[in-house]
Amino acid sequence: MKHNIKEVLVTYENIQAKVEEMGKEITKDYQGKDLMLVGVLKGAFMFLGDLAKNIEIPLTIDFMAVSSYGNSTESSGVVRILKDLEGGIEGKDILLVEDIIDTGLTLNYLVNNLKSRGAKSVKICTLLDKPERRLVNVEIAYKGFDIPDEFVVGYGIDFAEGYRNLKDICILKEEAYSHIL
Ligand SMILES: O=P(O)(O)OC[C@H]1O[C@H](OP(=O)(O)OP(=O)(O)O)[C@H](O)[C@@H]1O
Ligand code: HPA
Ligand SMILES: [Mg+2]
Repeated sequence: MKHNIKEVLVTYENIQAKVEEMGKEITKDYQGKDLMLVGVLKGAFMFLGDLAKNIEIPLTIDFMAVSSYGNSTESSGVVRILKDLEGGIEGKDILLVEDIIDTGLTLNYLVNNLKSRGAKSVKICTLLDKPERRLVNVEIAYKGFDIPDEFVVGYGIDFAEGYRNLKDICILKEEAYSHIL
């Protein structure tokens, strides 16, 4: 697995330090609110786990699974809901937790979808942002790191379902995916 990695972009230690900072900010901003973290599966599972541990107010957690990438490195632009929330979200303060924003298509769809269900507020928390690739504008309330336009894997993020278990966020060698481009 490691031989397909070009370089480590963000180390596990740097991720943890940033996640702690983000947790503190969210703790401060959501005092007295009805906070619900909505993790976007599968990529956000690891980030959500670490983030939740750093938020020191009562909250609930649910997940949605959507897919726009399939097994490709390019977004198809069509967002499909594969798993929906378990219950209603009327009056709740939703924080959408994402691993990475690339074109913005996934989160643009999800924000509009959750607002239309009567949430009191819907904000975005993302660990990574690739601003060069944006196709639709999305407002990000909490951001970990801006990253260059490179295909990354690790810390929950996959290529063709692999590499999610890497502790660091790494850049994949082009040879690892060029055969399917
Ligand atoms: O801003 P966008 O261009 O829409 O890309 C970002 C989305 O793409 C990835 O998910 P993917 O569809 O690969 O599913 P996964 O989380 O299961 O890997 C990633 O986890 C984000 O959800
Ligand atoms: O860089 C990425 N890596 C993995 N999945 C992704 N989905 C959007 N961008 C990426
Ligand atoms: Mg993926």
